[in-house]
Amino acid sequence: MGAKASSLLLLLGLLGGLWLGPVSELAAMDLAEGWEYRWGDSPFNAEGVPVWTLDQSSAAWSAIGFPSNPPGRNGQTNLWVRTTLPEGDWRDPVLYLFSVDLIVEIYLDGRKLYQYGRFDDAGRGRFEGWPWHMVSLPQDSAGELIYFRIFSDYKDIGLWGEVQVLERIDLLRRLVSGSIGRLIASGLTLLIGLLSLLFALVQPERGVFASLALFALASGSTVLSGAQANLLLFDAPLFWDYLGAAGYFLLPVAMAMLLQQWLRPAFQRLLGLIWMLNLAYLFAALSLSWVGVVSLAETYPVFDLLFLVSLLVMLLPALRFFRRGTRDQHLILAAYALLSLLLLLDMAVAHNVLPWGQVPLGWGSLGFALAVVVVSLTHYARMQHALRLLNASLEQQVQARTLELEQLALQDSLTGLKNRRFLDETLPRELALAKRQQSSLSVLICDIDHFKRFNDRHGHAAGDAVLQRVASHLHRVFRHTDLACRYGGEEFVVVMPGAGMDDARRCAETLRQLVKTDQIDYDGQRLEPVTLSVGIASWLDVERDADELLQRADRALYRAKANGRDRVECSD
Ligand SMILES: Nc1nc2c(ncn2[C@@H]2O[C@H](COP(=O)(O)OP(=O)(O)OP(=O)(O)O)[C@@H](O)[C@H]2O)c(=O)[nH]1
Repeated sequence: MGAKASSLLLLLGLLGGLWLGPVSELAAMDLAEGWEYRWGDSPFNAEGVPVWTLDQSSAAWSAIGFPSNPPGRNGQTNLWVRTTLPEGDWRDPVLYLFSVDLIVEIYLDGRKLYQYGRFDDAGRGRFEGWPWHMVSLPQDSAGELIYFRIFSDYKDIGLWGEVQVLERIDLLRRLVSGSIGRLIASGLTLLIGLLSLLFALVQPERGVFASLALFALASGSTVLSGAQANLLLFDAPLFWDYLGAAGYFLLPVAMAMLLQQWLRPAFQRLLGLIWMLNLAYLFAALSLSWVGVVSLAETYPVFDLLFLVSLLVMLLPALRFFRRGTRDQHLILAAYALLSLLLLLDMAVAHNVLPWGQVPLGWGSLGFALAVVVVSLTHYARMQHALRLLNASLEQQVQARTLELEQLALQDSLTGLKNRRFLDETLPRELALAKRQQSSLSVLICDIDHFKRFNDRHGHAAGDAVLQRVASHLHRVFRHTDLACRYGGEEFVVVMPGAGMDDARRCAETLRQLVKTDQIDYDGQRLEPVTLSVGIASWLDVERDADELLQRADRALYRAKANGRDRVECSD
């Protein structure tokens, strides 16, 4: 089985044991007191044993409570510290360190027990990350002096946090249970990050979701890199440290971008400046530390200063905006303020302004990410709803407009009668109906006589008035079920479904009389009366199609014209 698989199994087993099994009394001995320190590095004898570990006397050593940053450093990078291992009834004792700055060798009884990082011949070394350490102790080591050879070119040197002796299984349980919160918080935050990334790719509010994805992935990585159990999953401290640094340095970038999206259009330039500055710092810090110009540890204090300033600068406009914002923006800003507070507390702990303790940063980040998710999703849902409504009303408008256009396309604009296109579509249908029902159908073509002359005398506009007048007579004489159309120019066609030749002739005569006797005034003067010639054809069940029927009516009209106009002629 591979190392990764076995450590995963171990983690799962521990998780199971943690949830299912009874939690034992954790008998841990704190080594928080009674240390000695000595600046510089020990010479080594011919066997490679550090000489300082062979001399038990305290002559060259100074007493100190706990060896974090012992006094009198004067720029030195090498430090030795030692203490006596406590008495106890151990089965499988380990020494737990969290944490040491920055590389260390541990000696017991003149023998090297543990090494983290690599010392060169000059006693110096390269940054290797700052993980927790689990050092196996021999069972009979109680009461012996244990020595720590430490190198650090960071501003802090010595041991930090906790140094304890305890049973291995208790330590593993504690590491896992201590990480559960962070593992869950970071898992959820990373999940939010991935989902946001997906949303950023597929839906329109790209900016909000992309910056939320950045924030959630950054804070999720930071929190995960701080979960002590991560080394059980993947034993690569430097990887976790760089991931943690990248995530941490990205936080102000993502926060400024998110606020930029949410406070739009206010404070855009200021927030843009903040994220660009922080992003530039991230690239500079990580690449310089990667090539070894500075240590990763050294990049933190400068960043913390930048972060502090960024947080305060971002907090001020955010608070000023609070009064004017919407409910959604209030929620985001409240979550943002809470997260900022936690970040400030965390910074204060890291810089010894506050006593050592775990700040629930993970939950703060998760809360912030959740607030943004909730607001973004409700915003998205509201937008979708509004879009659906808009869509529906647009569809309605388009339908109504289409109908209008269709009607317009079938209508003559001057007279309001149906046009020739309408007749072309309708007449064949009416004919088919008449055929099926064996009913009559007549077609009339009415043409105004000498209309050219009329136009020439009275003008085109007066001609239009006459056309409109004839149209109104058509309305009056024929039924609603008859189809009166302007066929073109001064020609009208009426289709009379159910009407035989006699009916049609009677209507045509009525119309002819009406038009002839009509008195039309136009532009303050009485116009000369116009007359109509009408040709009629009735369906005889011998025509092949509508055209043939129309042609017969047209021939009848021609006869009416030829016979002196102002008359009705019927087809044979
Ligand atoms: N004012 C007006 N005149 C139109 C319109 N459409 C066609 N006309 C005119 O109608 C006249 C039709 O002339 P012709 O086809 O020679 O027929 P006509 O003068 O009526 O002679 P007959 O039909 O033989 O009695 C033309 O002068 C067209 O310009 C219109 O919309 N308004």
